Amino acid sequence: MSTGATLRMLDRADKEVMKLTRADIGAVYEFMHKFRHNPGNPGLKLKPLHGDSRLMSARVNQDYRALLLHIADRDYLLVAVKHRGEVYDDLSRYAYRINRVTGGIEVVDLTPVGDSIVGRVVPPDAGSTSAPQPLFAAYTDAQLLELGVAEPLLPQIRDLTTEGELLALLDRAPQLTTDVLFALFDGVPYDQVRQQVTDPVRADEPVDPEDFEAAVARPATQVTSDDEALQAIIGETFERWQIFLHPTQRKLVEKSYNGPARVGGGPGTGKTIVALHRVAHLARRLPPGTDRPILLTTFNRNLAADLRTRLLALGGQELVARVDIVNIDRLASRVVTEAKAGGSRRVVDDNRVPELWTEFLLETGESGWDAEFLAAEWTQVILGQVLNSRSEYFRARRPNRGRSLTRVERDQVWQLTERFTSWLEARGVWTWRQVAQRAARLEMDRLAATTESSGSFRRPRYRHVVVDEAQDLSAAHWKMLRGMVAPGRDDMFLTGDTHQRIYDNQVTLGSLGVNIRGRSSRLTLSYRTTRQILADALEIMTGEVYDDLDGGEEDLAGYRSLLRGGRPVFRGAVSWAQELDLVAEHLRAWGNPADGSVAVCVPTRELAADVVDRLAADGLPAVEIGPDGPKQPDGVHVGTMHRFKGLEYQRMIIAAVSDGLVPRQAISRYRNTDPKRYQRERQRDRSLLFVAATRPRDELAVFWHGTPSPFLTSRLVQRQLP
Ligand SMILES: Nc1ncnc2c1ncn2[C@@H]1O[C@H](COP(=O)(O)OP(=O)(O)OP(=O)(O)O)[C@@H](O)[C@H]1O
Repeated sequence: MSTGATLRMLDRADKEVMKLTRADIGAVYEFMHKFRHNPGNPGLKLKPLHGDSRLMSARVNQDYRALLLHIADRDYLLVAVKHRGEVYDDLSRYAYRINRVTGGIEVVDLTPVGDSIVGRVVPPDAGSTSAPQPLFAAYTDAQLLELGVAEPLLPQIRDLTTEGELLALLDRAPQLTTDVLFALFDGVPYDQVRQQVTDPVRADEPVDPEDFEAAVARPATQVTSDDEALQAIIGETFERWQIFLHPTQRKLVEKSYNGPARVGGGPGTGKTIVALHRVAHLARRLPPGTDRPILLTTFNRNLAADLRTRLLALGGQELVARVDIVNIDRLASRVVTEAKAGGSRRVVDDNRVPELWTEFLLETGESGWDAEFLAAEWTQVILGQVLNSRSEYFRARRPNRGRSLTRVERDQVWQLTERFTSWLEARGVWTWRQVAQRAARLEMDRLAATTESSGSFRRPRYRHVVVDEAQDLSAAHWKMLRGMVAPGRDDMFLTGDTHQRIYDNQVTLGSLGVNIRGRSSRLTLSYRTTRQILADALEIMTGEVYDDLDGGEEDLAGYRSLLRGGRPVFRGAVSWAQELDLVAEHLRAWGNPADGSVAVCVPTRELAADVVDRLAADGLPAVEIGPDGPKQPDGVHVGTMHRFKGLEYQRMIIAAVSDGLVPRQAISRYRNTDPKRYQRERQRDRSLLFVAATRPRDELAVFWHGTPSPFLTSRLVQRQLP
């Protein structure tokens, strides 16, 4: 008979372990190893804590004791590592329960030594005469419990009167209690808290409060069981996201979906983390092999490179070897090259399309049409909807195009675009959108061949497709992806946030064969930015309406953070030169850190070059952020707003947030000629600013010269220092 045991670690325990000295951390690892081998080893001194049969203590070393919860026969959960004195002092301080809402195990230390708020006398605020109001007096115990608050903490919650006390309590409260209390404290209405915070982590089945075996397996019990993860924790070679998912995240990762599923959510809520864990989850279910049945794709090259690095950190080479990680345009170009469908054409940037149309019209002497109009019609309608024939174009809807076209006009436009594409071909070039459209057609044909003739050697390319930054993919990209995986269970998993769409690709997924209806969820807790930064970033979005990738609307309701920091700084200058002084001054005040933790973001390349020059003049090493990310890890990173997608900094300055630059002056020409386009372009610029503002973790400064950008509300502008 085996003498071994299962020993998992509760997420809160690792935080305590990390506070120990290196030698003691090593002892914890040793202990876990020994315990798993044989919990009956007399040296471990495993014994029930007085008065409770499930809670047990065991000896880690001379000074420390492990607190364990006995789940079942040979199954244990490490819930804390404490100094030996603490463990036996007052046994009534430990409470454990299965949360009736989430079904997860919660262990609460009601009176941590040195950090106790129980019985602490809170001095009244100086000058205040009335007794402080309890923070949660408006809610009954039953209401709080219904939201999932940990029952043993209720008496302490009732005593809270200040934010400081709340923070001290939440530091060691279970995750859902923290999430709920913070949301209520922030003034989120009760019903919304239930919908946005509690419902996503509610157990799928009725909870048996005595069934600890079922409870330990639920996503709400944040544990790790695997040895490598433990070793990584002990060796400090890991980041928390690799091991402990938020219960909402874990639920989305592990769920089986009967078709394409989408996870949305504001910046920093862990969408990429969820996408990576989803890949690992799918890979674990694959039969062994050396092929790459999972595609992990995203919008651009540096994001794809980042996904590779993070997936490697998560699952090592073995996992990466089963996953094809590639950015979407490169994938399209691979498909086209493989089919030898591109010849030797060179790909040109889509930004150049209006200029190419102008040249084409000049060369061919066509004067009846405006180059700008044709460029937009070709890009947005013909390539945008992957229209392959004249008749398809005749039937196509042209939403957001401003002006309607007669049948005769459509015929003319179609003929012109055919001539234009031949003209491009003759010059040996085509655009990325054309490549995507060609790839989409090839893949759709391929899928049709797969399904029509059974026994055909053509199999779908992938078993699973996982897409990050889904908001930026075009219709052609989606059609290509749809063709790459057979429709069915867990076929496609998409993560993305339409508030962060920074390319002009608005789609309705349902019309492209990617049906996410009923399989769409949202993450709302930011792990990146402080509450202060998040509140100001949200203010930038005021008044704008965003889509949900499927024809409906989406908002950022419930988007929140548990991190705290200083309020962002807003300051104006009279000129760009003076604003550069402000930038230099601010960096100096931050101690001129040149370790890659600070970045300066501006709207244009010219302005970025000015910042680089200015920093160089001050002797600060400035590092430009190129298409593949920062060219070096250290220095002060400087780049345009587009470059900041997917990046993260400790502190950031966003400069030149001036009227005429944010949004770009160039779009004002559409205001009267094409109001819908104007609206779209303006929204895109607002999203760019939002993306930039949500990159820093701790501190944000926003500067402008002249008139501030209209996206900065008067409340933000008025916050500037005298
Ligand atoms: N469960 C977790 N535990 C610890 N850290 C986490 C967790 N989930 C996310 N994070 C951290 O939060 C930050 C943001 O995560 P991620 O990049 O996945 O967010 P995102 O929603 O994709 O953001 P964006 O939309 O801005 O690209 C990262 O630093 C990540 O490590």
